[in-house]
Amino acid sequence: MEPRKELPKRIGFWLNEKKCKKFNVPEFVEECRKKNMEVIKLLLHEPLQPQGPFDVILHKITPIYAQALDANQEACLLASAFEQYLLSVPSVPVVDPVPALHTLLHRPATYALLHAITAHDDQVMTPPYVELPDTNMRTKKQLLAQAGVTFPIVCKPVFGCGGTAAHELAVVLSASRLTEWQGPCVAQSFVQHGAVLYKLYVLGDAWHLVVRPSLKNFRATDAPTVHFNSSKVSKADSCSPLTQLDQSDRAMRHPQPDNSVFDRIVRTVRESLSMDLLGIDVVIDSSSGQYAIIDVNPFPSYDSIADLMPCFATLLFEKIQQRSCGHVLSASSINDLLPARGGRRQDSAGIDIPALLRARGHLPRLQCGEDSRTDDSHEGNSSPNTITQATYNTEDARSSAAAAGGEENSCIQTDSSSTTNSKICSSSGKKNTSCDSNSFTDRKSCSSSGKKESNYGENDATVTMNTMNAAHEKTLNGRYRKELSENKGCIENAVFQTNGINVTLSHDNGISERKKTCDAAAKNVINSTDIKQNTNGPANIIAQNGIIMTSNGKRSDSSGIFDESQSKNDLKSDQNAQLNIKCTNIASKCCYELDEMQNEVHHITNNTITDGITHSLKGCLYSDQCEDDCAGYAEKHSKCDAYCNLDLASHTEGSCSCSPACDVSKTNVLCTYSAGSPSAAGASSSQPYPSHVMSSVSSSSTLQQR
Ligand SMILES: Nc1ncnc2c1ncn2[C@@H]1O[C@H](COP(=O)(O)OP(=O)(O)OP(=O)(O)O)[C@@H](O)[C@H]1O
Ligand SMILES: O=P(O)(O)O[C@H]1[C@H](OP(=O)(O)O)[C@@H](OP(=O)(O)O)[C@@H](O)[C@@H](O)[C@@H]1OP(=O)(O)O
Repeated sequence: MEPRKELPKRIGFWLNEKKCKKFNVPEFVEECRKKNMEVIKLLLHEPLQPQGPFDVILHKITPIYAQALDANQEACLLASAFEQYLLSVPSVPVVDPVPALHTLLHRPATYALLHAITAHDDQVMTPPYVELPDTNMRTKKQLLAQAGVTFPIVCKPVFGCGGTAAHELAVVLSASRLTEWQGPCVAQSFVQHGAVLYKLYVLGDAWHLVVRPSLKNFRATDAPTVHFNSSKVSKADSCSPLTQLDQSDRAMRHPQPDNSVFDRIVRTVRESLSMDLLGIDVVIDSSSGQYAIIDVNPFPSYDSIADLMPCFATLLFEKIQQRSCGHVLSASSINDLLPARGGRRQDSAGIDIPALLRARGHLPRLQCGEDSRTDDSHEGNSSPNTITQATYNTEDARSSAAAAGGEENSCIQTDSSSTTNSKICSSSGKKNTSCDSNSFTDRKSCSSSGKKESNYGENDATVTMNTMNAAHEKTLNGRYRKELSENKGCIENAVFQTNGINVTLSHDNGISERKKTCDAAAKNVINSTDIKQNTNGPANIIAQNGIIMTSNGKRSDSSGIFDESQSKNDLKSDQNAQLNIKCTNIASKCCYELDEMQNEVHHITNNTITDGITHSLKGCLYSDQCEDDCAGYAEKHSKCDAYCNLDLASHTEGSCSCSPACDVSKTNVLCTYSAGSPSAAGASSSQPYPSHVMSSVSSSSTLQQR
């Protein structure tokens, strides 16, 4: 007797008509058939239960979600019915789970997640962003400043999947042009990236790299807002003028892409979302070399990927084999995003993004001693700590603290899924406190003015104040676990912000008595005794508004000026620090500028760039001195305008981005511009992206098997 042939496995499948056409369904069905799998198109308008059972479900439901968010009642019902059905078949793998799609639909949630998961990675980030509701210009400007978002900005609809409207974007080049964007949006700092977009197409454990054209380098000017549809600029065949680099930018060297970083990005994003089908859009900051994740899409086009259908069939086959895993069950529903009273959903009002990210399982609570960073440098270190509490306050600039009573040592739960949050985690103290944004105070009282001092006891843990800027959290999260593992029970960090500018202070060495002083009136003056004992530890302080401290207790004067010899010592003693303080010296004066992305202040001594890196500085430490230097500098080196780009009128908003690098070594990258030979090299205007990038990526599509 012939062995009975196993019944085909059943794939429940739903894509809208448009996606079906692009996806090449017949080929997909054929590849599945070869693996004894049958593809059954789900009829969303009919009860789903009788259409089953299924062994796996493959779908892209996001267009229905987009319609539901647009107040389409039928779509709301279809989406809910689909979700209910998935909940009723928890053992069936779903590609991809809907909680992750809820996050990717919603740009603020996506960026909050990206921010949280890249916080420990110095090479990878998501650009500073903030959601701007439909409100007055003053509030918008304040929100941008608080979040550290700098012009130019890219304005993106808050909900980012589905219809054409979700892909209507704009580059707003200056605050005065903000009126040219209508309605709510997510505003994200524009990253200059040489018009090269790296698309990472993730398909299960494999990913593909595709290089695409992207927006050219925009700089802050008063020029009109540039409106564009994202689907027109970054396709393989796009030939938009917006992606043609200006003549002066063509000679600029673009950092070479590193596959290991892409691999890390894929792994991190995929794991946090528990998804198999992803498009991750990455640009490389031309100045800092950082990899900026600017967008994540569910079930992307996979354009130009060879052998796509066999890969899909294999993925689904494997999902069925691993069926015991089932899909991610979570209470997450599209209804969490729909307005309670019906109508269209255009902004995040009333949505608790951190809570939703946690509920969806994207931000699991960190366990004590566990190191969630992508590097393993502290693996195995554990801390006998217990998690205390992180408190979010997205509404105002106040922080609250939660102190877990009792334990000697504690583990800090930092949960950085919001750009506008405040949190204090205090482990073993017995007091709670709440603090104002403008002062760093003791545990007993907080005030926005006046000087407060406090002795911090041995058991103090981490204090994070008013971390309203992505950069703050990056600073903290990048270190706190290391500190936990190295610290015998005493960790102190303070991160706080005044006037949209960061101050970060951390302690690492378990010293029992420390003083911290913050005088709000004097704008974040931090007493050197605060950190005098940190000479050997990875403790750093970055202060702005006139005062800079280094980890060995040296401080600048109130204009942000270090004595020359002192600053050199400071640099030396900071060599072991995870964040280095560097000082910029122009013509024996100092101008300190903060690259908010990197939390680095760069040091140029005697007109030589000491760290060998040139950066597009995103923020500026303001002191009159600094401003004078910048102004004088711009005058003398008018060819450097592109980089000096001074906007003295609005300097208090942190928009000055004078780059002293223009002046110095004529051989460095930035000096390409000041050398007056902008056309020396670069791609021809017909090339979608610079030739150096093409040569670094041997083909437009590279399969990486993890
Ligand atoms: N922060 C940024 N800095 C520089 N360029 C950006 C930034 N954000 C977006 N862009 C440019 O705008 C394009 C579209 O942005 P984004 O991917 O966020 O839009 P989208 O509508 O979500 O796109 P998709 O069609 O991939 O879903 C990018 O491909 C890139 O060229
Ligand atoms: O249709 P296209 O080829 O443009 O594919 C785009 C896809 O549309 P589709 O769902 O109809 O495939 C988009 O989905 P929604 O955000 O609109 O849901 C999004 O994933 C884009 O990033 C894709 O473009 P890619 O960047 O991968 O080229």
